[in-house]
Amino acid sequence: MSQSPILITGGAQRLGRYCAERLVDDGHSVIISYRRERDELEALRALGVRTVQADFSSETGIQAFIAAVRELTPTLRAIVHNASDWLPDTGGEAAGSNFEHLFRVHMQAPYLINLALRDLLEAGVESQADIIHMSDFVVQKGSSRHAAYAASKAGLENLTLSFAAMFAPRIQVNTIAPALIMLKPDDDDDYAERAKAKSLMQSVPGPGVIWQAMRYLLDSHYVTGTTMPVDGGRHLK
Ligand SMILES: NC(=O)C1=CN([C@@H]2O[C@H](COP(=O)(O)OP(=O)(O)OC[C@H]3O[C@@H](n4cnc5c(N)ncnc54)[C@H](OP(=O)(O)O)[C@@H]3O)[C@@H](O)[C@H]2O)C=CC1
Ligand SMILES: Nc1nc2c(c(=O)[nH]1)N=C([C@H](O)[C@@H](O)CO)CN2
Repeated sequence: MSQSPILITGGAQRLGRYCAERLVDDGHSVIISYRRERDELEALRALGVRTVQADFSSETGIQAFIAAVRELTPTLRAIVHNASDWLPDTGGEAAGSNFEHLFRVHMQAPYLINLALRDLLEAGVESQADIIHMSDFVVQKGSSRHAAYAASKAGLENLTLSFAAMFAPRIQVNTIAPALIMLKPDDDDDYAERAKAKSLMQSVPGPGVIWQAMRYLLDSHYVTGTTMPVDGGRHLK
């Protein structure tokens, strides 16, 4: 009996890619979404990962992605809403479009995809299905430079509560809320040191800690409607 695939949005790089590769290692069939075509995608395709181009910055793009997934598979084991734009606040005329963009990527896309693909999750060959929302520790404290980003992630965390109640017991719905997991290539040493100092553990752990949390949620059968912090004790600093 072949397994139902696991869908990770924004799986072409960094945390999403790392978890997609670990899922393949564990024998899962994996589908990822990507926004920009690039050479690195070929390595994932060589592993058997199916790739779907998607831009969630418009409802049209979200609906096109939903249609493409439905063309690809009749069932799903899980959906991981990982796609995200870490955009800082912008002033002036762009403030509104920036907010709308983040709302679409972090809230409207997960909302519409969950509603539209619920039947694929319920038709899965496994006894349980999962939805995982990738949020951010910053939901707990807000952000003076990423206020729109933080608010959109807060909305995503609230969707976890609603969908957990709507989709139980067939589908578990949970949030993983990371703090600094990976730096960006252009982050300098000074930024890295200041960022590390913000948590009790004072480290930049890398994507393995997110994979551990994801594996736990996929293997659990009695965890839903929760937010799992993976933040190095950032909330106590
Ligand atoms: N990295 C970290 O330290 C932290 C990460 N997180 C959260 O964890 C998750 C993974 O983080 P990370 O790996 O750094 O994420 P990235 O910043 O690497 O983004 C992941 C993917 O999202 C895709 N994406 C961005 N905008 C859109 C869009 N409009 N439509 C479709 N796809 C889009 C990008 O696709 P493409 O590259 O093809 O354009 C990208 O590959 C995110 O949800 C993030 O908010 C939270 C706290 C800390
Ligand atoms: N989509 C993304 N979201 C976030 C990223 C990222 O690279 N992509 N990075 C962070 C930072 O690591 C932040 O946690 C440092 O304090 C937050 N969100």
